[in-house]
Amino acid sequence: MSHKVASTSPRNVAVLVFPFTSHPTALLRFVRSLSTVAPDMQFSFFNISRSNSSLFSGSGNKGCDNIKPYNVWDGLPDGYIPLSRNPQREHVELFIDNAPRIFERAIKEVEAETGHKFGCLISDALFWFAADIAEKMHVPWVTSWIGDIRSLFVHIETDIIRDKVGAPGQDNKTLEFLSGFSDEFQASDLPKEIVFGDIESPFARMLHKMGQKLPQAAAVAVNSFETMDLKVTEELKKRLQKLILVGPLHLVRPLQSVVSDDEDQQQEEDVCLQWLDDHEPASVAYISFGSLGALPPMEVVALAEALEEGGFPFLWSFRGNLEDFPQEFIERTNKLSIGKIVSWVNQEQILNHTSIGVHVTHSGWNSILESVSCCVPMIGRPGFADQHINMRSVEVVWQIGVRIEGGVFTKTGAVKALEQVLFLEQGKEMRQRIGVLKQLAQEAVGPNGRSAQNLRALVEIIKA
Ligand SMILES: O=c1ccn([C@@H]2O[C@H](COP(=O)(O)OP(=O)(O)O[C@H]3O[C@H](CO)[C@@H](O)[C@H](O)[C@H]3O)[C@@H](O)[C@H]2O)c(=O)[nH]1
Repeated sequence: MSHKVASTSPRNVAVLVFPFTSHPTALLRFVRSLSTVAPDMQFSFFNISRSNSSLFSGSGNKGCDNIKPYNVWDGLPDGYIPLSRNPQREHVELFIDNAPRIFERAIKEVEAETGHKFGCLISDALFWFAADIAEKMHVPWVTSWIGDIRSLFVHIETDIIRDKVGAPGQDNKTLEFLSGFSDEFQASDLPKEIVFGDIESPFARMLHKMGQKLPQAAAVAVNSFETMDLKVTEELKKRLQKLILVGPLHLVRPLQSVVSDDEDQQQEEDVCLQWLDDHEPASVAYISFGSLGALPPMEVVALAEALEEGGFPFLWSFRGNLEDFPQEFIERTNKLSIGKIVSWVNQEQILNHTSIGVHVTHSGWNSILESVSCCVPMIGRPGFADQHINMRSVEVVWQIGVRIEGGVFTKTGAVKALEQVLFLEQGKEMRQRIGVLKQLAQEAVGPNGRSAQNLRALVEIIKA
């Protein structure tokens, strides 16, 4: 590698990616939005190679020549063999352990190679250590939190929460001691890393540190919009140097072209859309549990039986074991044209189809935002992380969905929820409320909208 004399440029930005689940996609979406506002800036996207190849293959980065992917070490030693029964978690923990060194080294190498010093560091908010790297580099640290502001707020307030509800058996304790939270929020809605789980795990420690460090960031960008949750936005602003809501980002700049590069995938999508064309407006249940997305086998059976017994048309984006379905369920429902099971769809495109009447979801933040922008009420079956708190907001703050009774799918619980959203007055009211939010979301990203203004203000902070 050649070593040139480096000069600092505020237009050169290093982006540090948390390379698991939907984080890389979300961060790239954020950077793409910035690059649209500031085409004169250069973004170096530091990410592991497997994730970079899937993000930047085909037309994934079309029109964004100013974002350049750089591969970093994935944290796994040569010849590594997983030791536990959860290799994914093991990988995340090894990566977290090595991340500060991985990124510092990669940044130095790129600076030496290009002869340009970076003028700003953007990182996934999880990377609290980026504050220290930025300080050493004498550049501003800007972070991106890819979830909702309420889930961010509870990480900032972790010490207070631990103090108030730390003892075991306090799951039902209400959270109104947190500004902006009503007594409808309970301790059981919190991510388990905050109080009731293994709070010493590497991931839990990273989240705790993140909450302590974020107030040092020059700006914390969040994929939401100010009118979505005014009270918590105001509270969070008091705790951070600069809270900047820039979303919903999928409305600012779609990540991929609507037409997929993968021909088989595109063919499957077309078949799905044609199938949806044959259904009544607002009649089909779209079912998906995010990018990881599998349900326990008993719940797959319960939900499948509910769909079949109630005759609810459904499109299920399913990434589990097909053998979990009741015997011949797939053949029967397919033959009667009641249901379709696919491995992956373009979710935004599906949710936008007029025949979709409900989104059965794990309550991941991107899925909620996409449901809002497509005006589709939700049935939530949250699993982990921020999903419980997101779903509580869906239920009690925005009132645009219901949580599945008892927190897990049973046949009767699923039939009840599907009838409620698809056929009853409550469902109609949810659709009306979600329509108002959709309008607010569109206004926010419009040319004079608050999120659009915020994005432009953020570019100024980065260039300063
Ligand atoms: O068939 C599918 C299924 C999913 N998606 C997309 O995948 C994304 C899923 O994102 P999200 O709903 O946020 O779920 P996860 O991928 O599970 O996201 C992780 O990250 C989120 C943001 O921090 C958290 O809210 C979640 O709890 C966490 O699991 C969305 O954009 C969907 O459009 C598709 O395009 N096709």
